[in-house]
Amino acid sequence: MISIRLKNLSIRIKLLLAQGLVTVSALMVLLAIVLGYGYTSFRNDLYKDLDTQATIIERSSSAAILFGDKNTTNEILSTLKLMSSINRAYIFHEGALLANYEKEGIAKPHRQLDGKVILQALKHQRSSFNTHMLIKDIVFDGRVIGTLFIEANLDKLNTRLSLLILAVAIAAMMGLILSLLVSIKINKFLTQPILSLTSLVGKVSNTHDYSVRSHLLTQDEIGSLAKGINSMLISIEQRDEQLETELAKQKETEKALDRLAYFDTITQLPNRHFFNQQLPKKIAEAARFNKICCLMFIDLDDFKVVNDTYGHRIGDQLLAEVGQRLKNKLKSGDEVFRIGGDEFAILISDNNQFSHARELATKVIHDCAEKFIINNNDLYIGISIGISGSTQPTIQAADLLRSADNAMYRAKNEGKNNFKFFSKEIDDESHFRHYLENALRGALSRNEFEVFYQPIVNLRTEQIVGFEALLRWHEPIYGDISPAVFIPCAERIGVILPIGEWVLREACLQQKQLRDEFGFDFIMNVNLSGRQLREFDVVHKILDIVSETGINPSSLNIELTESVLMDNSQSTINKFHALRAAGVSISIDDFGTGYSSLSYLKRFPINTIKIDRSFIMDIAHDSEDQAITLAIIALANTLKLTVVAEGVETQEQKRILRLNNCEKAQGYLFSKPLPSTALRDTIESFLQPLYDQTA
Ligand SMILES: Nc1nc2c(ncn2[C@@H]2O[C@@H]3COP(=O)(O)O[C@H]4[C@@H](O)[C@H](n5cnc6c(=O)[nH]c(N)nc65)O[C@@H]4COP(=O)(O)O[C@H]3[C@H]2O)c(=O)[nH]1
Repeated sequence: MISIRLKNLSIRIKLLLAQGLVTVSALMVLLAIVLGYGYTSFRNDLYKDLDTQATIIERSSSAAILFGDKNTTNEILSTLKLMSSINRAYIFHEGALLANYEKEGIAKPHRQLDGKVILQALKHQRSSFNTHMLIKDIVFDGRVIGTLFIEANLDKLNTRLSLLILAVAIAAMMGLILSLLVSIKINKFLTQPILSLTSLVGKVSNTHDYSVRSHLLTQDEIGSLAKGINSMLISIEQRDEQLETELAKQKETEKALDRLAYFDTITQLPNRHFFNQQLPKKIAEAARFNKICCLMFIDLDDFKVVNDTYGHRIGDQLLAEVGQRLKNKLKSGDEVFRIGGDEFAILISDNNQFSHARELATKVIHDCAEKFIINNNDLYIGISIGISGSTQPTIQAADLLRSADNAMYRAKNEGKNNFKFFSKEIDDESHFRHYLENALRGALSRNEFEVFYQPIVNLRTEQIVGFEALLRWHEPIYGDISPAVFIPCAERIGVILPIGEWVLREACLQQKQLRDEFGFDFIMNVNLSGRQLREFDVVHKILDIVSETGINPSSLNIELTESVLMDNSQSTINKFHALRAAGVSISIDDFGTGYSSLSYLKRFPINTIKIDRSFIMDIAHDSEDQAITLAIIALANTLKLTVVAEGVETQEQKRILRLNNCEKAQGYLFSKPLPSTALRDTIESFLQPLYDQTA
């Protein structure tokens, strides 16, 4: 307990106690030595005086003793009264008390007692604290003639000793006080640096301020300790700075990662990940305030064309600019996200029957229709928007998104660059689309497809020179569905690959059959979708079917739309060359409707241009359509390409085309697409005039 208390005392008190203890111990030893010495020296003086006195009495009394002279010996003894320290003295001669001296106030021995008895009793008396006994034989001429007994008191010795103790005690007290004062000074001097270091360390631990330093510059151990603490503080400060820098770096990295995780690097807009988190929150928030949570799904129209024509870098810049234009039109509380390649979404809270959504959609469509200037290129882009909304907290984010997506799909189908609100009709349409997608997956195995063939006629001879294979789907519930509806659907879900392969095989088999029947190599035109063309082994597949069915490769013509040619990658060009090298010819379908770039006519090894029906339709009444058609025919003739006019329905259209050197035509004027069973008769009917002429 005490040791714990001692341990907890301050170093200054501990030092003071230690020094006090040492001082007191030293003083005690000194006191003991001084007192011991004083006592011994005082006693020796007393004993010496007593011995001298005894010797004087011995010498002066020996004659009187020999003669038994009591009076003289008593007189001699009575001289002792001058010495206050002698209590009594006795001289014995031959066993009898001869003379005696007692100081006043001291008890006298019994006179009647025998001298021998008294002597014996005196001999047995011991010196005490207050008295000292001296017994001395009185010798004369070498013979003991008597005995001298002196009893002295030690009063004088005790008085001197007391005085000495007092003096030494005072000196010791003064020494102690002096030593205390000096100790305090020394302690202060010694402990001050330690205390200042302690307070420094305390300050650092309380404030965590590692910039403070000790200014102790002594060369002793405390100076070394101060230096050690200073260098420790410097290390901590440096480590702190390092840690702070690392922490700042780490925060920066976290921020950057956060940005990467939640923001799109191209547009700097929040990305799909962020959108997926925000949408459910916005739904709940809108429901809480009885507002409509409104979602706009935005898709750029034909963005792929920009990418393919100008490259991805310009495509990316266009996306960034579109993102900026969308952002500029937002009201506070609206948020725009880039949720896919060319897809954006805007989340808005609309409490007024979608009025804000309608206004915003109109504005952004108008704004994005303005020219974009990117790297000195003038670019134009349309946007199609689907809008969905709900006040229900229970609506699933995925459902709201799907609805907006379906509305956008509808906006695209209705001519692009506009917006559509999700509706019951769109919902039905999307259900129908999903139904079709599911039904399409099994249609081939259920034999629901049939290939129809539309004759292609030589306008000069008016004879069938070929056919275009056109797919028909006899869907059990909805009946015949237009390829314009189900082909894009089949492309989207990927089943176009087996279906396209099947059509090609059917068409080739049909070609072979007609050749065998009529001894004429009709050209069989087969449509190939962009999705099929992107397959790396498409050329092998086509040529395999050609050799497998045994047709002449030159009787096969692959029809591709202009948009397919936008992918002018080397691998696509190589595929074209491989087909041409094998003897297969290639047509550009719907020429004039896509992004006609005449440069691809030079780049791709094309044989035939098919003028789109939309130009032929009004060729007889619309001078512009006629001018375009005639220009295409002239161009094809100059480039030594075969030209086929599509959708010829009237004699007048036929006349104009023939007059302007259009080589071939196809259309209802000649024949609708026919099932294979009707081909024989149709061919025969075209041949009939020839038979008639030769008949
Ligand atoms: N109003 C009118 N229409 C005429 C006339 N002459 C022909 N047509 C129609 O025009 C379309 C011509 O085919 P397309 O431009 O290649 O356009 C085709 C083609 O792009 C695509 N398609 C059809 N079969 C296949 C196929 O097997 N594979 C691929 N990838 N696409 C196909 O579906 C499109 C539509 O095919 P269909 O509905 O069969 O429609 C056919 C045909 O029935 C006419 O005088 N007047």
